[in-house]
Amino acid sequence: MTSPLLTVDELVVEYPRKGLRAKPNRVLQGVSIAIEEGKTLGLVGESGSGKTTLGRALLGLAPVTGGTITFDGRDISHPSRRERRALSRDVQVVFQDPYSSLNPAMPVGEILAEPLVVQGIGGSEAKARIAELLDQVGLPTDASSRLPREFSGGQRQRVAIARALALRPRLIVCDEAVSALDLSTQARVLDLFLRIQQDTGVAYLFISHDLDVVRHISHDVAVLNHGVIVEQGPAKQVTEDPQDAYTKRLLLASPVPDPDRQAQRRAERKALIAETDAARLASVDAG
Ligand SMILES: Nc1ncnc2c1ncn2[C@@H]1O[C@H](COP(=O)(O)OP(=O)(O)OP(=O)(O)O)[C@@H](O)[C@H]1O
Repeated sequence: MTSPLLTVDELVVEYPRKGLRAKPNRVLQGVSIAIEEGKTLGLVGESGSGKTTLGRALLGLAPVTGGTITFDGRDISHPSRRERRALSRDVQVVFQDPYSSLNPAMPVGEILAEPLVVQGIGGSEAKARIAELLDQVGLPTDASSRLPREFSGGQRQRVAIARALALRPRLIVCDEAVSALDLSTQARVLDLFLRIQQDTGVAYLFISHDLDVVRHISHDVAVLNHGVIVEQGPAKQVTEDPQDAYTKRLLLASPVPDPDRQAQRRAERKALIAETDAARLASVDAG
């Protein structure tokens, strides 16, 4: 059996508190998860449970005080500057808010060129890669010369996804990546994430408070409560037959707790996607 792409073993993260004698704020307390190449682990939990902190730890951006993070056989728990640079190729992030995560003064082409330039890719190679990225996320080539504000929320999130894909990462941390979008846009962006995974074999840590969204996109689901994983397993099992009391509560608090209603909502999502695809094809035919 091959080892997972990412293994987090008994991870402890503590934020220091002000004052000499103050005990640090232990936000993750012995978290263990694994993500296989090309698979998605959904991470759910209430606000403040430590989801974003876990995502940041994978990027080398959280104060790790115990346990290990292994990526592709390398220990990245305490990355040096050089290791962090290498990591920034392999592990990328897409945030919730495409409005604030994209530089409003930069045309999309420059936003996409930035990670390429940092890794020494420029000129015609960068240009070709940018065109390929825009196509991959379903944006027109002329998007390059336009500013983020000229796009809708869903399109801006496509720009953020294209930027994350620029260096062909092997893992993307998606931190509430569809939460700011309305339901129909959410469905299309989720569909895009799934398609990209099929095409590129990228793995996702998909952080969301919405169990319905997580179930739709994840192979496995882990449930975080106050910095502790209380349950993890196949997405279907965790979301349909949870064993832990906290997961059961989360499911009840979820906006669509009823499995039949969830199936209906999934069907609604699918119909919306089909409708949009048909409309797109029709507009191409007409043009
Ligand atoms: N940079 C930081 N410095 C100090 N404490 C922090 C920092 N970032 C997060 N925390 C604390 O860590 C805890 C977990 O926060 P985190 O953002 O990881 O949770 P979350 O599950 O992602 O919540 P949300 O869904 O609201 O974003 C919170 O108590 C928060 O105050």
